Amino acid sequence: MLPNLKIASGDLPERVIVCGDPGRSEQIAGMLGETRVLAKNREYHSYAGVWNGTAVAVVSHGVGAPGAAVCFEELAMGGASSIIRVGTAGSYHKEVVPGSLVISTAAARCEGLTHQLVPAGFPALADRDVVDALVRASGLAEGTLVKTGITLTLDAFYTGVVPFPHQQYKEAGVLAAEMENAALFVIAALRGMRAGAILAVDGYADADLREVYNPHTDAVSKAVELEAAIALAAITAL
Ligand SMILES: O=P(O)(O)O[C@H]1O[C@H](CO)[C@@H](O)[C@H]1O
Ligand SMILES: O=c1cc[nH]c(=O)[nH]1
Repeated sequence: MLPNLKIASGDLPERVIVCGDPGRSEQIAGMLGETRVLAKNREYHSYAGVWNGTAVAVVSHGVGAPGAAVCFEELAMGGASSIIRVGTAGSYHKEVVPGSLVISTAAARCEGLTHQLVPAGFPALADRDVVDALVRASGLAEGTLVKTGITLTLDAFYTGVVPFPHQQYKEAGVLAAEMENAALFVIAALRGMRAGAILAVDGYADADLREVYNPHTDAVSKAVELEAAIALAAITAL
């Protein structure tokens, strides 16, 4: 049995959708056929089911790279070969409005976890086949803005007294910020898995999140439903 996920050996489909929120893993699992609970332990709520004839798992990883890394490592131990993260993110660009989708090609490693795994120069890259599959499946998103490019992974969500590096990365063309992609891409590279991520924009990363953060809007709910459908189409097309 996987010690933190508590999934029994041999029970994990090779294709896995991951997301931060256990409520979202239940929601996505509800889109599958033949859905069953694999396990629920800590923030890790895991389901299996079938999408268009292909077995898929949906697993929540919680907030932040360290806890998510435990999940990604144990998915590798359990035999996962492909992982797509279905997340939310804050946009860096006015025109990438809340409700838009971002497909991540790579993650800037502005977190601590991956620095304890690989040297600073090691890139955190999404798998090109996964990116291509997500871009193809994003044809489902008629009428919704879908951008493809680099995202940034941070540890902190709310600011302290040290400024976040948002401005530099924004000027360098990074699209959006979130908290787990770098861990996913590095661990996938180390463990021979293919990984990618699609993110629903829920606001602006460089705003004062204490004042304005609200992911509970219709625009975000619709974008999350859409990105889940895109991720399921992409992971079963690989
Ligand atoms: O919506 P999820 O997948 O949790 O992603 C984003 O939302 C959380 C912060 O609210 C962080 O986990 C961040 O990466
Ligand atoms: O990390 C995150 C996730 C969602 N929105 C943000 O602004 N930041």
